[in-house]
Amino acid sequence: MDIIANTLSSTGASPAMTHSLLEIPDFTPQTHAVVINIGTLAPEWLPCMKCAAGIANELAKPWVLDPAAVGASCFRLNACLELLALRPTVIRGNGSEIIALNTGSIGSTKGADSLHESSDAIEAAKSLAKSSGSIVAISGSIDYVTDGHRVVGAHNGVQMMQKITASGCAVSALIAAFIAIDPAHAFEATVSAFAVYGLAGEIAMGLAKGPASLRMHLIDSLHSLDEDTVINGVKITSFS
Ligand SMILES: Nc1ncnc2c1ncn2[C@@H]1O[C@H](COP(=O)(O)OP(=O)(O)O)[C@@H](O)[C@H]1O
Ligand SMILES: Cc1ncsc1CCOP(=O)(O)O
Ligand SMILES: [Mg+2]
Repeated sequence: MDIIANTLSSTGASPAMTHSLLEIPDFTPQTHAVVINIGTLAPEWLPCMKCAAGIANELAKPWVLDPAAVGASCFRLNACLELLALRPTVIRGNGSEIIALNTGSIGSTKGADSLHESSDAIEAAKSLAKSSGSIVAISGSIDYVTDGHRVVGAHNGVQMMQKITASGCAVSALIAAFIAIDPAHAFEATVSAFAVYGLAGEIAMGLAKGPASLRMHLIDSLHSLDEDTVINGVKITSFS
């Protein structure tokens, strides 16, 4: 929650974290986008998540599903399948998470970390996008975004970002913030969020001594990015 909220604040968005069923009906209408992240899922949280997704859908607000560690337990997998039925705008996971969600089976993961390269999950992502109607975003050395037909890659980022716990969760939230700015172009916003986040990571890596200082400099560099740096620094290619 810390890195997610600070990633959003430093970029200019305004985060609000909540998981109480008592307040989700009040909170959700105030948002421009919702992120549902199962990172620390407990049984009593699932109805809250479904409530938030349902309200977001009723109000035509975009929402992003982060299926953190979905391949690690049946509980997580079944929860994600219920959330998938509510049709997230975007699903963002690492390679193993996207493969687990597409096959509907657990086991092929290293807990919250990926056993797969992002490229290993492209076909699974296309299939998941077609079956769910969601945009599917795979993080990794290259971040891929697909709607089941188009595949676009963002090449920014540094390997050490994997060593910051919840850096993936943070980019899921950044995707939601970018979509909030331009909901009619959710696909492009997703690619842009990946590229901008990776670019901030590259700049931060120039100042960092390891994962802890990378985390700090990543938040600082998100805050100080300007338009010229972004336009000159993002590396985006189309694969189809
Ligand atoms: N090998 C890599 N090279 C460059 N960037 C990476 C690499 N692996 C992950 N990243 C970046 O780290 C962030 C978190 O991705 P990832 O580690 O795949 O997520 P998760 O934490 O959900 O497993 C993303 O922005 C991604 O682009
Ligand atoms: C450590 C941990 N345990 C369950 S979820 C999680 C963090 C997942 O965050 P990310 O996938 O962004 O590293
Ligand atoms: Mg991680």
